[in-house]
Amino acid sequence: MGVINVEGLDFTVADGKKILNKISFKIESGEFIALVGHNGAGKSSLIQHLNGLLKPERGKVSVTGLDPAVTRTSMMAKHIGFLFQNPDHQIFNITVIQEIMAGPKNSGLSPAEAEKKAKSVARTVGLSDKLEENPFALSRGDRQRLAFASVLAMNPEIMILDEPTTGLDFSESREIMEIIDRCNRQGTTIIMITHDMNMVLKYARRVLVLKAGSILADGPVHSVLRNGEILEEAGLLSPGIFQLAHFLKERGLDIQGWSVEELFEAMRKKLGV
Ligand SMILES: Nc1ncnc2c1ncn2[C@@H]1O[C@H](COP(=O)(O)OP(=O)(O)OP(=O)(O)O)[C@@H](O)[C@H]1O
Repeated sequence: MGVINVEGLDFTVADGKKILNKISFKIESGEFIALVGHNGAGKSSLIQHLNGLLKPERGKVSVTGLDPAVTRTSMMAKHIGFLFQNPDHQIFNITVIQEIMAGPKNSGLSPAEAEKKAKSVARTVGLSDKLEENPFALSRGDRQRLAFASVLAMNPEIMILDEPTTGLDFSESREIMEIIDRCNRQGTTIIMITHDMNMVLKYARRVLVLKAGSILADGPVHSVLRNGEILEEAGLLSPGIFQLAHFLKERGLDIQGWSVEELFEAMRKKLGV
């Protein structure tokens, strides 16, 4: 039994449109999964079934052995942390510190313990100097960090991140991704929705590709992203390294399995620089 099990999940909206169609997969504890697909493929609808925001019309969902459709939100929040696409949908308090403390306090920590936890998480995400600020006076990037800090403060076993680097610049994105990566190395299961195939390649180990509400591919990142046909069918761009590999292979140089550093070294030698 995985930490997340989804079996035969269907979801149809009021006008009869089928949004999810017989979705089944199992996720083991500690995996780092990228959930990818074209706009409207059903990614958000799928993850909303994992925290009980949506209830299965048909099929079964279990998360850490719990059925999200009938489990209290506060109980689910002890196991699973959500970062929504728009941080403003999950910010409710009037100062940064209160916002980060809210989850730990609700889960039973004393105010002093919750404050200590919040300060430590604020340091991790780089918000230590903004603890007394009003969240809505922060930049978009800082609001994203704040929403992420509130997730981190709960130490969830599973984190579901809907485009976690939206609105962040390159270095802010990298900082957040490094924190997510560290959490995963410490055992947190990660499911990350993203449109950025380079990010998938760099951080995830397994990728689920959704197309029009069905799973088009589910497998190790390298084998799925190397498959140009699947990516094309899903309306996704393969990361540059695979496009380059394809280009070079057609010209007689097979770089399959090489790291960027190995490729760089080979090019350096070839060019004599
Ligand atoms: N409650 C609803 N009523 C009607 N249509 C809906 C509802 N919820 C989702 N949809 C439609 O279902 C489809 C899938 O939406 P969903 O947000 O799950 O896709 P997505 O893959 O997350 O897209 P994006 O990458 O744009 O966030 C879309 O066409 C959306 O308009």
